[in-house]
Amino acid sequence: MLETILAVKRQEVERLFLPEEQSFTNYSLKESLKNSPHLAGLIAEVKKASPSKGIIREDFNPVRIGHEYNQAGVQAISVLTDQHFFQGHRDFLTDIKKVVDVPVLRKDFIIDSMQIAESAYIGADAVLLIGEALEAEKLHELYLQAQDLGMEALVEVHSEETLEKVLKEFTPEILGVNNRNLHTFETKLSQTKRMAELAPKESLLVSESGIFTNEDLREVVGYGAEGVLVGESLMKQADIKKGVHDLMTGVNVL
Ligand SMILES: O=C(O)c1ccccc1NCC(=O)[C@H](O)[C@H](O)COP(=O)(O)O
Repeated sequence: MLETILAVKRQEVERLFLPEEQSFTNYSLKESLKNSPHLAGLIAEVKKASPSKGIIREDFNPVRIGHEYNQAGVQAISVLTDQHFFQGHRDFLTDIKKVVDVPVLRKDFIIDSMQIAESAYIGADAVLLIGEALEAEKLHELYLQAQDLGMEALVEVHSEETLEKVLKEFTPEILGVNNRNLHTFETKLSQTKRMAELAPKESLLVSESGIFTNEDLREVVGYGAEGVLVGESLMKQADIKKGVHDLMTGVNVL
């Protein structure tokens, strides 16, 4: 699946144009996650659909969802901007950025420096760089470019092999473990445990995908995660604020 997504991205990059420049207030993803009042910092995702689940939320208003996440006290918001596979859009990110005061992560399949420049133009505070999608040298180059443009990067890996490849090149400030295998979609929280054992102590560890309950959250925190990235389970909630509260505290509110 990842190869199919990347093939479409290569075509999109050919047609990519930058939007008009606007100015935005920047927020640090790392600082926000570190300062969470909860067991872990929450990156809450705005995700309409996915290749593994199809449509996740029918009643999808990205700005309203972003605003509700912000009101619920999340530490950061991840916005899927890929149109073809996730029914996202780069305008969703810009529109959300204008109504929130937490860092906004651009969740997409970034393979080219033009997409990093685009991310800064649309108002991203941070970008996702996927270890399974990039050579280590290229990933590092895009990471440094993001920093030069005032953004941070969440460097995501799934396998030990990919983590080793990345660490030979550099140590990311924020390291994400995707519990989902992007080729098979198999999702196991224990992936965070395996990777945490190899992760450098200097990197802030974020566990991504397949986190549905407060029990799940406690499990990955037990493995060493300081942040969690959650999409589907929150997007399934009619009441976003209650969903965030239940996930983070394990206590139901009426
Ligand atoms: O979500 C997918 O099906 C997917 C398929 C192929 C590549 C990436 C995919 N997801 C991107 C993500 O990393 C997740 O949206 C994110 O970690 C949240 O996961 P979840 O909480 O399980 O929705």
